[in-house]
Amino acid sequence: MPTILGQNQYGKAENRVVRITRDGDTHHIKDLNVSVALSGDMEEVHYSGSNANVLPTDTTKNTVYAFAKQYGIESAEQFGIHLARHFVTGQEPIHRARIRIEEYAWERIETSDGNSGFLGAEDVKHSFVRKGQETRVTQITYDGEKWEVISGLKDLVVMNSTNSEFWGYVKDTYTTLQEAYDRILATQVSGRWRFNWTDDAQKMPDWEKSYEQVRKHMLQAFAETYSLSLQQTLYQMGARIIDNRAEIDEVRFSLPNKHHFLVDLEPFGLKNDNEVYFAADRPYGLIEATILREGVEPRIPVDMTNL
Ligand SMILES: O=c1[nH]c(=O)c2[nH]c(=O)[nH]c2[nH]1
Repeated sequence: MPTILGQNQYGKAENRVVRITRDGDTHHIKDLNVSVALSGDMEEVHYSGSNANVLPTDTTKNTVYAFAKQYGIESAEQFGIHLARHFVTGQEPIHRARIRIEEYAWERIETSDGNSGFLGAEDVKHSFVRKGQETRVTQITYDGEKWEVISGLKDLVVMNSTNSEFWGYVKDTYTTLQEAYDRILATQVSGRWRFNWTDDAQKMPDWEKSYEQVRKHMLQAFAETYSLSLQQTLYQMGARIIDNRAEIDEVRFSLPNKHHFLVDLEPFGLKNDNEVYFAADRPYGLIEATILREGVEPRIPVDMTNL
């Protein structure tokens, strides 16, 4: 039975590009997931395997990163239009380009001096929280006498576009990691905190206010810590909560290190001056620890923060 080729398209999907624009020490982030699908005179590659009309998907990926450097990302629409035009006008066999973009929005973290980044506080110009992400969680246990309340959140994504270093670590035969003196620090916070309210005779905490304040202190510690490791930042986040919230005795965090790798743009004659990053989703470093008020026994289960 004769067969013919129907609709077809190809390209690189889900190019995770993060573009930092530095306006002095105020940083701006564009975080996109860009999928390229091209179609045109592609019969031969399917029928005979001739690649003569095929612009590699790898090239479409490189173009996304190179364009992010060369032209910046004003908006997802502008960026997509620019890419689509480039593929269709630049390659004769390509007649159609479909660029799909998801954009992840980031908001500036308000710091403890009450300023948001837009108001010019020194330390918040590079600290961001991803919009509308987190899930608030709680677990209540009661045995007829004692209460245990462990609350928390998951999927709160934060980023510092500077003030993070990682160096001075152990190096063995298999170590290839380059020391970093100015890197992006990003994580998706999963945290749990245990209240010291245990019986009905005690005054109950204001649960709503507590959540809001814990979240605030945690974010401020993230933004305000000059980080030498995610471990150090994690500890500061927990300590800030315990120091500021008398109703909480124990905090546990599970923090994936969401790696952002600088894209090598040298092959295209472009210098990447800490501007264009590949946001890797896996593997990731996973940093976990409990922070306790002194004298208190740990009770938050080790694996709870991974739920
Ligand atoms: O903050 C970090 N802590 C680590 O333990 C670690 N390990 C690694 O490869 N990168 C990082 N970053």
